Amino acid sequence: QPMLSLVPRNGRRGRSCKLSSTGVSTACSSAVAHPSRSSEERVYEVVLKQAALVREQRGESALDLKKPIESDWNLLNEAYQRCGEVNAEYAKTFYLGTLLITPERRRAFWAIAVWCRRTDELVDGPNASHITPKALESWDKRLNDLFQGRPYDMYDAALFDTVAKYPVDIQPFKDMMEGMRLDLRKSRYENFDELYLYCYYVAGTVGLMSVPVMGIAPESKASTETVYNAALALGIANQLTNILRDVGEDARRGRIYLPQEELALAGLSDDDIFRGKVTDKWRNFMKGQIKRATKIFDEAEKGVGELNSTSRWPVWASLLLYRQILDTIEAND
Ligand SMILES: CC(C)=CCC/C(C)=C/CC/C(C)=C/CC/C(C)=C/[C@@H]1[C@@H](COP(=O)(O)OP(=O)(O)O)[C@]1(C)CC/C=C(\C)CC/C=C(\C)CCC=C(C)C
Repeated sequence: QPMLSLVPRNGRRGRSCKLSSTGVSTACSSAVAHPSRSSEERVYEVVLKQAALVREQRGESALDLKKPIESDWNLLNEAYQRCGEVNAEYAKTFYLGTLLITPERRRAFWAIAVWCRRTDELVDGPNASHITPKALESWDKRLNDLFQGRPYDMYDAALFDTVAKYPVDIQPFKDMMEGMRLDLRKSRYENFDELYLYCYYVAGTVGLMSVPVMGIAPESKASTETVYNAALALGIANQLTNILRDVGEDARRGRIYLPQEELALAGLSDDDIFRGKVTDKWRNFMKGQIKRATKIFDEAEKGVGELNSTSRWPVWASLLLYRQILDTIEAND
């Protein structure tokens, strides 16, 4: 597996829809295989599993931060440092946000974010047009190895250290990859159920990866599932906002992430999107989309106060920023 370079994203959002991720078994299932269950129900199963993983940790005053031997310690510090540098260069706002959390959590975040960026780059980077299912398989194998303590490089070593210290599970990482596979061959979303799943893959998964690192406040009375659901909601609302913001840019790449059934109900077609003309039909359609994203942000907001107090600020800030983006979209349409 060659080392991936890290280049700025070109705006492509990435991955799409089909759930291999019920979190209950790896023999997962597509919407076709389980027509009776909504994406939301299936993603909720993942939430329950993830929540169970951190539940045991709650109430413990400190994490068990095992100290490696000195030479490993230095290497590890350097690996985390490199992750920090990558984020500082390619994700400046996120990097600044991480400066608001504790150093230990911060570097864990850096390691997770580098893996997400490198994964994204497989389908979105300069070599994306050559990416084959086999290359994704190698990346998948590499992920499994990493979680089993066999990292391939420094970035992976930092992530291995993170997943060894915090109850971060492999499932959201796998789901992010599954989304990539599907995005390579999907450019339309029939209904919101399909879109929801897509958003889970590309962004909801990030929420699930984040909670174990952010930590839940020891004084919180909320159930672990509630906090996980809020984190999932933040990722999903964030992605929906990106979709609404980037309709034109995506259309230029032949992609329409808006639910086809809802477009049709509003009297809009793909051609209307490609033409990019703002009409009353479009304004009404967008109003509904913005309302839905706002409601999901409301869900997310309920969970922020349940996070460890040292982790809340960047999450508030990101929520505020994204709500403002929604306001701007509404004002401009
Ligand atoms: C620590 C910190 C700064 C937190 C702020 C929230 C935040 C931005 C978290 C992202 C963490 C992360 C590991 C990112 C990895 C990279 C990645 C996949 C990013 C994607 C974002 C959008 O990036 P993109 O470049 O495409 O878009 P822009 O053009 O920059 O707009 C993602 C789509 C991830 C979106 C996911 C979230 C915002 C969910 C984060 C959830 C939490 C931190 C948990 C919050 C917990 C509760 C209880 C609400």
